[in-house]
Amino acid sequence: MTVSEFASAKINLALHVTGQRDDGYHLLDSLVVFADAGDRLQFSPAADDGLTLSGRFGASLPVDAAPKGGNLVLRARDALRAVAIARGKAASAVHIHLEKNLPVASGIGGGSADAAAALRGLNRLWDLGLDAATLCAIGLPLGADLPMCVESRPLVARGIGEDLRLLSGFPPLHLLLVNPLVEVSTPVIFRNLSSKTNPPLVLPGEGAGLADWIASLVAARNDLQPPACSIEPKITDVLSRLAATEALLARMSGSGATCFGLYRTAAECLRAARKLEAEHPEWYIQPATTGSETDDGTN
Ligand SMILES: C[C@](O)(CO)[C@H](O)COP(=O)(O)OP(=O)(O)OC[C@H]1O[C@@H](n2ccc(N)nc2=O)[C@H](O)[C@@H]1O
Ligand SMILES: Nc1ncnc2c1ncn2[C@@H]1O[C@H](COP(=O)(O)OP(=O)(O)OP(=O)(O)O)[C@@H](O)[C@H]1O
Repeated sequence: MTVSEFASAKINLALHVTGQRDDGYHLLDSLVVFADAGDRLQFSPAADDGLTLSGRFGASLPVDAAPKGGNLVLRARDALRAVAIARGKAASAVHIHLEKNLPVASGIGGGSADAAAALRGLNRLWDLGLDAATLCAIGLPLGADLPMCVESRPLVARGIGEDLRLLSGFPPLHLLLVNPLVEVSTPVIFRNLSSKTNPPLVLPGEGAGLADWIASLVAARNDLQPPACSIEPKITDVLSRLAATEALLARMSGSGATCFGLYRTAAECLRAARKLEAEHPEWYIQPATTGSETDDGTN
């Protein structure tokens, strides 16, 4: 039996940094959605463990499970296997194939999404029956974005990213993802914040429609955007090119460098993609639609 999982790109539509813990991690208030653009993983029983890579960004990734710098997919496999064995379950050898379509270290959680997909996929392959909350707890030590990527549907993330509130009825969105193919270091961006105690998000209440969500998004921010733009001027260039399209909003996701434009229609989003592709054919330029709360993050 081969199990497949889709690792959706994570997009922080807004990200406010509201404080800092004693261990240095920052407290966030972030509205997060997941796109139909992402990586694909396959898990097949095998004589020995293994990982193979393909896709536009596959060649740049490690294939070992070292605690620092190793592939997050293998670190997730090992973390889940330890839990399985502790519960008396077999967690037999598995070959994993990762089709890496998302740019690396790019603010759209590629590594976290892959690791979360590994937790979901191996939970199925090994027939462990663990619920999402348990998978989130296993994933958190691998990265603050892991729990939200396990859920992979519209949500608000607080704490350091582990305190999740799922949003029912969140409207699907047309987004254009644009990355100028520069890697940005998440800790460096956090270190360069000018303020660590910013006001929280103001979100519309129950039953809000698309117009209400867009109004509150326009009024919100990504607090990591100013330090990221100072460190990597190409992000400012991407944002001004997106703002020159029909976008209702142009903003950076996570710690960058991927930015997104938000459009009324798929046609407007595609027009913007064609325009930016003509200007910068070498960039990562990906039209995407975000799912609703009923999607299960797999396909
Ligand atoms: C920027 C976001 O992508 C927003 O969703 C996340 O907060 C980052 O999540 P991530 O990449 O999974 O982050 P981790 O791998 O856990 O942390 C990398 C580094 O980022 C900083 N970090 C991360 C998350 C957080 N809430 N506060 C932090 O200060 C810490 O210096 C940490 O050592
Ligand atoms: N499967 C993987 N995919 C992507 N990056 C990986 C993977 N495994 C390990 N890494 C490493 O993890 C680091 C962060 O990658 P990732 O793509 O998750 O960052 P990001 O997009 O900035 O995420 P975030 O939005 O969580 O900040 C990179 O330095 C990369 O080498």
